[in-house]
Amino acid sequence: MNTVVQARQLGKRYGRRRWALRDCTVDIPAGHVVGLVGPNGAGKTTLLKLAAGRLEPTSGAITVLGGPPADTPGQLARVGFVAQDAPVYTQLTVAEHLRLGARLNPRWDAGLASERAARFGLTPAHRAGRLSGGQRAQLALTLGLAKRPELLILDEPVASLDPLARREFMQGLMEATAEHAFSVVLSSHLVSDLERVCDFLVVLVDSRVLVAGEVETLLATHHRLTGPRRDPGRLPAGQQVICASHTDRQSTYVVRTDAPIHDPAWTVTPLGLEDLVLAYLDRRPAGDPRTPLAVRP
Ligand SMILES: Nc1ncnc2c1ncn2[C@@H]1O[C@H](COP(=O)(O)OP(=O)(O)OP(=O)(O)O)[C@@H](O)[C@H]1O
Repeated sequence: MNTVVQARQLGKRYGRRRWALRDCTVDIPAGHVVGLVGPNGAGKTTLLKLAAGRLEPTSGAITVLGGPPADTPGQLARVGFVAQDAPVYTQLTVAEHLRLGARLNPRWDAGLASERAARFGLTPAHRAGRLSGGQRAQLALTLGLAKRPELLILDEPVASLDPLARREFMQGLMEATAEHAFSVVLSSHLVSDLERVCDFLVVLVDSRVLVAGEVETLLATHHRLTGPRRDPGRLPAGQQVICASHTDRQSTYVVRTDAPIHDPAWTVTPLGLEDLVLAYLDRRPAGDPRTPLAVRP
């Protein structure tokens, strides 16, 4: 697999004992828009900052586009990073941001920058501090895109935006990926937004990747089974239990399987991406010895 980010037992510790990320191993493939999701404190921001070269690992290793993150000007130019909360300089105008971008980035696409600025109503003379949250996010994305990176890393870019601004942001990102071939890694808690743009999903919980795969494949292989109460030990071996809940009479399982489910006792329903993510975040497999802690490719 051609990867854009490869981490092996990657760890970041603050102080003497506070691990923000520990033993994280993940392969993020090239040519995708990758959604990185997980609960608060899972280590998403830490992983993205390590990938962007904003943090140094305490242990383990990480390579980005085949090399150490941010170790040369050439490598820096290949990776764009938009940190949380649309980081812009509040005292600088939109035009000054674009000039700064042009000066700092060897592959700067001035046409793309000014076209996007005009499209999103980013008046050149306006100071960034006076833009709306949505416009600030668009400015930060514009700076990231106009750099023309091979990999663009976005850490919760839409967290503070209203639904309309979020949709515009995601649409802008989709258009850009359709127009220029580059990889994107995007963290967000808003899975419904990710569903629109991402074709690859990574679920990170407590520094561990619980599931990683192409969205289409994940959706085709995860199912919700509802039927008369059944012990997990009586499920076929090929059905990996992701989460389970039971009442006195009924069992509901989310399972992962490559095989079709023919058991007439079950009502089988497909999962949306949000349900799939929730199943991994809410894993209560009720004593199933086949609890899926191992990541399947
Ligand atoms: N500078 C820091 N000093 C100490 N601990 C930190 C620091 N940055 C992060 N942490 C801790 O590391 C853990 C992982 O944080 P991180 O921000 O990477 O998680 P996250 O998955 O991005 O969370 P969220 O979804 O809330 O943004 C958390 O427990 C956090 O408190």
